[in-house]
Amino acid sequence: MLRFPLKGSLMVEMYRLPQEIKLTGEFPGPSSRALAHRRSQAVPASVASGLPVYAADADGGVIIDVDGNSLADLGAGIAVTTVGASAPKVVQAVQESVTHFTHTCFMVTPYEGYIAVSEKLNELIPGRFEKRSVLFNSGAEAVENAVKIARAATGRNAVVVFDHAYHGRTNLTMALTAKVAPYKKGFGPFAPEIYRAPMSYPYRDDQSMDGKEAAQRTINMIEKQIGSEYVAAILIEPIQGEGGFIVPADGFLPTLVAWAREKGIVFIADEVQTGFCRTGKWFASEYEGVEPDLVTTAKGIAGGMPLSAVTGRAELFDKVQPGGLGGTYGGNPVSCAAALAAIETMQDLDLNARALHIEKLVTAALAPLVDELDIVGDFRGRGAMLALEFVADSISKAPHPTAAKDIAAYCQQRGVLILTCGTYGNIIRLLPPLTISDELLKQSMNILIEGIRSVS
Ligand SMILES: Cc1ncc(COP(=O)(O)O)c(CNCCCC(=O)O)c1O
Repeated sequence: MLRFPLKGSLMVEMYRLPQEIKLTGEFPGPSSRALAHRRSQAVPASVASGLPVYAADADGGVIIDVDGNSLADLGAGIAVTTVGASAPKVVQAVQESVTHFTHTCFMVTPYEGYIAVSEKLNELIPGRFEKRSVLFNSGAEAVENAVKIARAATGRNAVVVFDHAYHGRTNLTMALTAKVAPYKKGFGPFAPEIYRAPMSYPYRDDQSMDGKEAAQRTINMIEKQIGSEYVAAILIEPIQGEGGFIVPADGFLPTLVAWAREKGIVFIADEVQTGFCRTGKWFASEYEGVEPDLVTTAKGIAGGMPLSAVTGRAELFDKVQPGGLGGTYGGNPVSCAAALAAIETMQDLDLNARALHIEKLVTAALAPLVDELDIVGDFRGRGAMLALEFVADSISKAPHPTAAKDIAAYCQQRGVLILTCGTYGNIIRLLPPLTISDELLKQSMNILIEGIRSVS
């Protein structure tokens, strides 16, 4: 059994599976190919998958496919399995909970787990004010409901979102999302009263513009093209995920929050991808002391079980009529048990410190490439949410999506699962489970660097 450094360097036995890259032969192997054939007869191509292989097991930083290949997982199911895909406490909590009841519907017969998760969220999410939480199933559902709450609380309709934003695939969240393909193409018309404002994108902004000036640019657009008195909410990811791991310049978020408070606009932080230790703090809003009025969470919240939430000012929720929020499965009891266990695991293992350790290790490996290779335009991110932006050259900064795609394919063929993203598709992003071992992460970085050099 491999060991995992705990805080205070206490070593514990952490892994159920060998934390290794091992390719057993063809990739994809025969069992994956057989599944791919069955899939082609049962599932439409509109549901796409990154990997050509099928999962059989997963633990810590590895995924084992149906042909026995052991892959290093640098995607965590898109920032979900922060504690690993079969964290011991999560598995135990799910097994114990599900034997009592799978579902009663909290709107019919409530149960303690929903309250306990809400209490934990109200405690952990930044904000020196009385809070409430409502639980749902997906990130998009949480975002939809955060907008409902803001509109009900303010009596206003307009919602301001940002260039490069991603908020989901439902009708409203598609309207909130920036990138048209693959998320929005052919699915209109979209919800009205959604306005897109300029984002602080330090790598691509005028280098002389700081965060406060970028925020003023956004405020000017709101005041000139919408009118602050019509705006119910400003909705933003503290670090933009699908849009390209864009960390706004310091001062951008606090300046927007202060202005929104003055204008009675609800400030919503979408922490679906940045939450739960992913960036080295419980929530990325904390980096600049931002206390959002509402926060949406999902992904890492429950160790892989489907759960999402809206958490925020009690006074905003109190303006929504009784019965105005809900849904059949929202806050499923088994998912609530998983969430409490996942959060306990994050605390036990001090995964915020782990995320910062990962940031240090990966930065040492990848940051030098920006100066060394002309196609590596930028290295950025926080904690274990890190990215490389690829460009044709450092002068034009023309996006180079082919490089990102080819590098991800190079890594995949050598047993390392890596995700791309970005408005221009030219981003390699790193989202490893925070329980990945140093050894496996270093081995993965070496393969990634080989892949980058192979296209340079
Ligand atoms: C910030 C932020 N808000 C909201 C969402 C939506 O969360 P759901 O649980 O996928 O609905 C996301 C989901 N991001 C991954 C989407 C992957 C894909 O669908 O191709 C996010 O990152």
